[in-house]
Amino acid sequence: MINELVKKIQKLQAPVVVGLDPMLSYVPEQVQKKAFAEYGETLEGAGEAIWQFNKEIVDKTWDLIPAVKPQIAMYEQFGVPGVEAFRKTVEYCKSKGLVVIGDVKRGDIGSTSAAYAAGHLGNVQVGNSRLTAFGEDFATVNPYLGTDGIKPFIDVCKEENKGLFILVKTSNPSSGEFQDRLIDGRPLYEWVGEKVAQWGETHMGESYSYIGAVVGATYPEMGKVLRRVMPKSYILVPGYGAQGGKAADLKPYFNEDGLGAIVNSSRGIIAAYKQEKYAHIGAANFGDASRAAVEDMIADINSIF
Ligand SMILES: O=C(O)c1cc(=O)[nH]c(=O)n1[C@@H]1O[C@H](COP(=O)(O)O)[C@@H](O)[C@H]1O
Repeated sequence: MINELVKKIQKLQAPVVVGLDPMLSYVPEQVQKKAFAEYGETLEGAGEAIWQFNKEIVDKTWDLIPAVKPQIAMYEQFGVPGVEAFRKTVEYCKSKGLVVIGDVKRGDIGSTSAAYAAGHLGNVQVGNSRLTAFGEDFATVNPYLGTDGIKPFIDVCKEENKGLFILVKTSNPSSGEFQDRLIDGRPLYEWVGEKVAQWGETHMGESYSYIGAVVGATYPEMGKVLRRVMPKSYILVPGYGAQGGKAADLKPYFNEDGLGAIVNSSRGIIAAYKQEKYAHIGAANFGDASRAAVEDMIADINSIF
């Protein structure tokens, strides 16, 4: 999948990911009303509303972008109907040829990680049948439990040609509380980055590893160092847009070949119709506003090269 992702980024000249983080408050009233008319103001109604919202955004943007990143918490908050909306979103995006990064941030003891990996990236055996539960192409993973918590994910990735983005330096304000702690004179995120590079060597694609990293757009100085620490790992860069990350700061996340990073925007794209810049497009045409925001984001990121 990493080879396909790199090829799509090159073909579209678009190192971007659209984050599908559908809070109900972003779903325009007409979409909510229709879903509630059918299912009531219930968890089913919420699940239907976020699914229809996603579908419209994907229909309006899929030809511009290589990948999407549905964030599972935004679905899980609506219980089983929300998780069903997540599953349908993954399936629909794949049918459109999009690479799907399941932002699930999993990681546990080995046997439990193996189950997470089977559900999100692999298959499960039920009697004589081999079934796919969610079937994303990549998953985000938390490395806090160490190698035996990560290895089951890598094993499934090897079997299925899937990949990971492992949290190395996150974009949030408190990320330094633990991640920047010095250990033998070097920050923890560097130790983790080094480990990601080592894990990555065990599952290489053509030019990049299947094992990538997450490094927030809000810490460009650290991004620069981490780029060197993990030269063969793709970096998923969240924090652009709504969290304040700017394109001008993102060059160090890329390699000399102009590859190696993919920048995510969630709220900046899916709730574009609420921004002053795109307000003229209107809530009735929220998908068009998202498309305009994707076009602007691609131009903005490409302006750094
Ligand atoms: O793994 C992630 O995607 C992630 C890591 C990180 O360090 N920071 C971060 O914001 N994210 C996710 O990236 C998305 C950012 O959303 P926006 O700020 O709306 O663009 C959310 O889905 C976050 O969960």
